[in-house]
Amino acid sequence: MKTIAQIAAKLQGYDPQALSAADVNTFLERLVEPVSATEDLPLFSALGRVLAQDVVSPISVPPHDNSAMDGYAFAGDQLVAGQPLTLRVVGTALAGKAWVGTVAAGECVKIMTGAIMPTGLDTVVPQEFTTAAAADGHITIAADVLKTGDNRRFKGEDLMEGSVALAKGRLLAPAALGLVASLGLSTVTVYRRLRVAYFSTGDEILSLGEPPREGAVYDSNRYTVFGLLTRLGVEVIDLGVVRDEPELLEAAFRNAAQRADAIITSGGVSVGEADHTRTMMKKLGDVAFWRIAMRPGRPMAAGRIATTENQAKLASIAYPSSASSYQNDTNQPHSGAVLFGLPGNPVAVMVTFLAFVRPALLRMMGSTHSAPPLLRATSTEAMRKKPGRTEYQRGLVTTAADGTLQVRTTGNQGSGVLSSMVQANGLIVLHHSQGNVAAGDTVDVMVFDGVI
Ligand SMILES: Nc1nc2c(c(=O)[nH]1)N[C@H]1C(S)=C(S)[C@@H](COP(=O)(O)OP(=O)(O)OC[C@H]3O[C@@H](n4cnc5c(N)ncnc54)[C@H](O)[C@@H]3O)O[C@H]1N2
Ligand code: MOO
Repeated sequence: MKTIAQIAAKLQGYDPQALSAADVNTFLERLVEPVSATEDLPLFSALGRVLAQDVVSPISVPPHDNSAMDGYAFAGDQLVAGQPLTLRVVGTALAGKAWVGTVAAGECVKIMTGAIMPTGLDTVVPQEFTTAAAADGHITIAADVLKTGDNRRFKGEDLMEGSVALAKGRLLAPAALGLVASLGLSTVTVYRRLRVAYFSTGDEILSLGEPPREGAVYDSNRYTVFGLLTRLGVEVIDLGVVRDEPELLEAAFRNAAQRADAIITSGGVSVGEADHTRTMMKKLGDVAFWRIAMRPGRPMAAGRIATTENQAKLASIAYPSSASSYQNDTNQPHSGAVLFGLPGNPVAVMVTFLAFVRPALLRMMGSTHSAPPLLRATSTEAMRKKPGRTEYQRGLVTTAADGTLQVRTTGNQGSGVLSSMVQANGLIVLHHSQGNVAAGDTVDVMVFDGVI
């Protein structure tokens, strides 16, 4: 396990006061590791979990060559271009058991969808392409309606026995559950569920149920983060609102580090004066404080908070104040819960979660899932953008009259304004080196569906 200083030393041009969004992800990728414990789960309990072992197919799917249509099976070499073909029906192959018998030239077998192809036959004509001569047991296939091999499904065309059906690191979605079931397997080996603790900090933050008071705001971050974490399938340890008092903060961090793999907090990571959050993060852990070249979500902290057992080891870590002094740091590796100290502003919390925390947590869950592709849409409006930082604008993607995708922003983009986040169905990502956007330009959008 690497210390913050060791990771920082490896990052070219690491500057905690002006870190690009891409560098944040590189940093976090090095900071976090997948959990190691695994468990065997029945399929119905495995949705959203991550495979800890390859699923190797014990059988071939389908197990036999079979028919894709209700119709007649025959040897396709009898088809002649431009001519109809008349065949005598010598039996019926039903789904679920093999038809026994031989089929000579000029003969065919009536067959149902999914029934095993009789030996030597390779083609199925759907019933609708045939005419049956009344009562004499013959059918006629119209000219040029099919070719040899049509409507035959091959043994193993979905999966061959012994092949890897699903690789370790795969997040189990509905299709994957179905695929595992098609192999006859009732359980899968998955990584244990990740445990993530969350608390909000700040004296002005009210818990629901408290009466409103001047200067105070209700805690919304606790609910957005709960939603984001729950969608990710982790176990959420909710620690509520923690007031800005050293003893309370210390107890909350220690409790969280004991119980969770990762701790997420909101608030107290900027430069404000009455803030013990930063101080406590430094005291209890190995933490970097960043100013990220992005909007919203500039200030953020990341690192590790020690559990009580390894507290002594962590306490000996020196905290260099500049990037250059990281180079000489030779601290030993240590363990502890990973910390994501998010800024307090409600939209900044969601944006930093989606941009950085989510990919890091997926990695901790054992997932090898790469980031979902960004969608490209035409901006219906001009947007001012300074090169040198990444900006995330709340956007609403719709389908234009010509069927292409278009996007507009959803109003007030202040980093505390949740209503424009609610109206959005994605974040317009204006990349680090990108400049102003003109109406009609194509932009990238991180869509929420399937993510949050
Ligand atoms: N001199 C500077 N001031 C600020 C900077 C800066 O770089 N230099 N950055 C600004 C930015 S950007 C942000 S974001 C905030 C982040 O500050 P903190 O992380 O210390 O957060 P707080 O000050 O505690 O809160 C900011 C804001 O968000 C509201 N908040 C906090 N927690 C919650 C919650 N759980 N639910 C709802 N709303 C919450 C809080 O009331 C504040 O309005 O710093 C800027 N300042
Ligand atoms: O970064 Mo702050 O999060 O813009 O509001």
